Amino acid sequence: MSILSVYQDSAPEQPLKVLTHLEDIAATLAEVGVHLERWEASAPIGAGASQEEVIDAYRPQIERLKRERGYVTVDVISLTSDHPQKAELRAKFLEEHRHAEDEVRFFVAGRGLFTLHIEDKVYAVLCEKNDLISVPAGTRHWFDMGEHPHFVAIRLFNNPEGWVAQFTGEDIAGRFPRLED
Ligand SMILES: CSCCC(=O)/C(O)=C/O
Ligand SMILES: [Fe+2]
Ligand code: NI
Repeated sequence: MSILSVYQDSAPEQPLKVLTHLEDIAATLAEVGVHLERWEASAPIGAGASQEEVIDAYRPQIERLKRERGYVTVDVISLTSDHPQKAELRAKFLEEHRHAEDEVRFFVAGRGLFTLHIEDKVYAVLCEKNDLISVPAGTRHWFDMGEHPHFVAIRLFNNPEGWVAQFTGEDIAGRFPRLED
């Protein structure tokens, strides 16, 4: 189940609200320019599917987003708890950062916690299988994959160079809840 918790940025101990219905989550995020929707695969995806097979299963939705928003590069990132660099990767994504382009992620499997820092609010979005999230360029945010990561996500980029981040140097992420697993 996807969950949105909204906080005042100075009060990580108590959310202002917690939403669990997709329509409510999507409407609240839309107010701050963040897009959330659910996709269904057009073909079954077997365990061990290749990047191409994963992308093919969502080809119509991917082509629509590329057409509508100008994304040029698509790849698949997959992380499980046997990854030898999981602690370093987790620590990197847990630092508050921005991208010069939209962050667009579709969860094919597993889950992850995106936390967005917009004006004086913090939006913690637990994304799960079938969730597409699109965070506008320049939004301060961090991501937690948990101590035992498990996710497969399609990433769409405007930038052919792929993942580039500017870290803010703020320690805010350490004060907010992490992904529980
Ligand atoms: C779910 S994709 C990995 C996280 C990522 O790319 C990012 O930029 C997090 O903020
Ligand atoms: Fe990011
Ligand atoms: Ni799974």
